[in-house]
Amino acid sequence: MIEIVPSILSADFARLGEQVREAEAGGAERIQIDVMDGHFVPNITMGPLVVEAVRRVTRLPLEAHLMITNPQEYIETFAQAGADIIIVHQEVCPHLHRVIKQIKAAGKRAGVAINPSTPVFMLKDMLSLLDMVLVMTINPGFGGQELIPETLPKIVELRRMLAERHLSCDIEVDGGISEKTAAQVVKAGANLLVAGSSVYNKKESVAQAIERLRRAATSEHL
Ligand SMILES: O=C(CO)[C@@H](O)[C@H](O)COP(=O)(O)O
Repeated sequence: MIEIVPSILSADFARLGEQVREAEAGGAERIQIDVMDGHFVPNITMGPLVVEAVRRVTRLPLEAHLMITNPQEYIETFAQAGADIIIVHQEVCPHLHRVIKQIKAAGKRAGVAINPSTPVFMLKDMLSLLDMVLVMTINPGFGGQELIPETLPKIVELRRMLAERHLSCDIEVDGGISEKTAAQVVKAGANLLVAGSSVYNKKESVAQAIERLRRAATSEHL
């Protein structure tokens, strides 16, 4: 099942609640909240207070994508704020196994993200513990970038590794996902598509944008 996951990074923050409700009404399956600290990535965005606020306006599962150093210090905070899925970056977790266990102990689903330059095999021994691997298809930090084509074989490789071991872990992609690239990432093996600027694009309603993206994503699979 392909799921569309709007990233609120590109939403109009002055009417955030409304924009989240529009995504839910438009058929989005989850919402992603991009947490950036200005250290791991060169941008500063949202924190647990935003997760808490979004939690109040939607029943959709919330993903907290932690693009921060020392994520282990904030797992419980984001869990309490209402995140259902907590995603940490492999690059900042020397004790990744411990962090995954921490997320599970908080009663949440665990995801690990890898940057475009991080090989998939870094997660090989953790795959059976994960609910999701997020393959970043851009360098994290900003919305509106173009998908990096070198990331596509990583999705293929990850899908193969999961299939070989009969693991049901989701493969999410994030960055540059649009009508043009959606079918490519699905064909490579992704099943969760994060989209920011192509969903909150101001040229059409959020529902229309989600529908268009879903059609593009599933077109080769009809
Ligand atoms: O995590 C990030 C950025 O680091 C993303 O979630 C972006 O928000 C995706 O934006 P688009 O590429 O879809 O505009």
